[in-house]
Amino acid sequence: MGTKQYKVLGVMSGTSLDGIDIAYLEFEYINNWKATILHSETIPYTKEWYDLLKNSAELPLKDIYNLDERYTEYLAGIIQQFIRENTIEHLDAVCSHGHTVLHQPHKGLTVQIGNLAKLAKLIQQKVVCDFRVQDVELGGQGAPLVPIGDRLLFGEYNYCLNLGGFANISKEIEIEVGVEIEHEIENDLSIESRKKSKIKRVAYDICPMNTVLNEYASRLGVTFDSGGEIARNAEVNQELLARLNGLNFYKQQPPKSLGIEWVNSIIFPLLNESGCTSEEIIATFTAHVAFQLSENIQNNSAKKVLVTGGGAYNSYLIELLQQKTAAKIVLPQTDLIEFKEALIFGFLGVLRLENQINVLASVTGASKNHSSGKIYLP
Ligand SMILES: Nc1ncnc2c1ncn2[C@@H]1O[C@H](COP(=O)(O)OP(=O)(O)OP(=O)(O)O)[C@@H](O)[C@H]1O
Ligand SMILES: CC(=O)N[C@H]1[C@@H]2OC[C@@H](O2)[C@@H](O)[C@@H]1O[C@H](C)C(=O)O
Repeated sequence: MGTKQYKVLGVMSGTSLDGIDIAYLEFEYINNWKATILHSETIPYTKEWYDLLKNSAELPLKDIYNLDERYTEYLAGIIQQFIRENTIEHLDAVCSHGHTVLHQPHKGLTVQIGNLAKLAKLIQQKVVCDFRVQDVELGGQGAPLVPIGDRLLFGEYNYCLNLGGFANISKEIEIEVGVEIEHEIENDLSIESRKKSKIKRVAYDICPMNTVLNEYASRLGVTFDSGGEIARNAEVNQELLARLNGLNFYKQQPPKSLGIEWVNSIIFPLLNESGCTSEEIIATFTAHVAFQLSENIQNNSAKKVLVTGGGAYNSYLIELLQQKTAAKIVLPQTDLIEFKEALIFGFLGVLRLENQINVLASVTGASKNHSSGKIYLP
């Protein structure tokens, strides 16, 4: 591949419904891909859109189609405003994730709204979108899609941690593969089985994080434990900590993922029945997260860990983690902490335009690696 340069918008709406993340991005390929965030902004959802999206999974299919039309128009307006306000003139494409309304890969279903062909017409730009559907058609989970970006853009890091509602990790591991080698020695054809290793990227949820911390913070009248100061100033309950760390999920091998259902049925009852104060629960759960993160990172000073997501601002958690591992914990600039996912969806779009692989079967479970996403012209 020769030198390439793209300027695109990466547009992402995550599960927390805090808003639409938009980033104006430059991607350059010389010998490797390199990404730069030129402008970025989160446009918060209005109360009306927050409520509509929060309840959208319950809607009958026909109402979801209706919502899709409206959301596509709404997204078009937001994108146009971002282009105008940042006086963006050069744009190769708008690469948009849309918002996940239904995700039932076991039934062959994943629905992201905001990805209709009319988005391209409304904003008069080339659009690349609908990145998850093809993966589900190929038998994959349609998620996570971010790891290809971790590999190609952040390959200098041995581990990428995203600390959002849940803490997840993406890393490369060496796996042993047996190979059969045929060789002929003096007409004696023998087959030898030798051990050979292969590098494979894996990505999985480590443990719940802000879904839990925010709940107990809210009982203390704040939205989150800013900087981890509540945890820093409260006692860890060792018995509760041991029970959390002893949960079965932590013994399972990846691929594995967590949902809010597990938090509601396992974590909250355990915490609520512990007899601890909210402050103690926050301190104990923060210690639990730090321990689980460290368990998934090699204790080796040559390793580098990139930490993004809002939990990267929990300085106390980061301190605890750094005490538990010799690996170098790296907090990037705030635009990367907050817009890494939007950046990577921009990158998925660029790879799609190049017809390059942008989904890894090793993480989604699809039958093969593939280049996913629909391209719509204005
Ligand atoms: N200064 C801070 N100190 C501690 N925690 C913070 C701080 N700022 C943000 N957070 C935490 O980060 C959360 C937001 O993070 P982020 O936007 O990555 O989450 P998310 O979008 O819900 O995650 P995802 O959809 O990736 O699971 C907040 O709800 C809060 O718990
Ligand atoms: C179906 C869907 O929208 N999944 C999201 C969601 O939000 C976090 C987690 O669940 C992750 O699997 C995924 O997004 C990230 C960005 C991904 O695909 O890598």
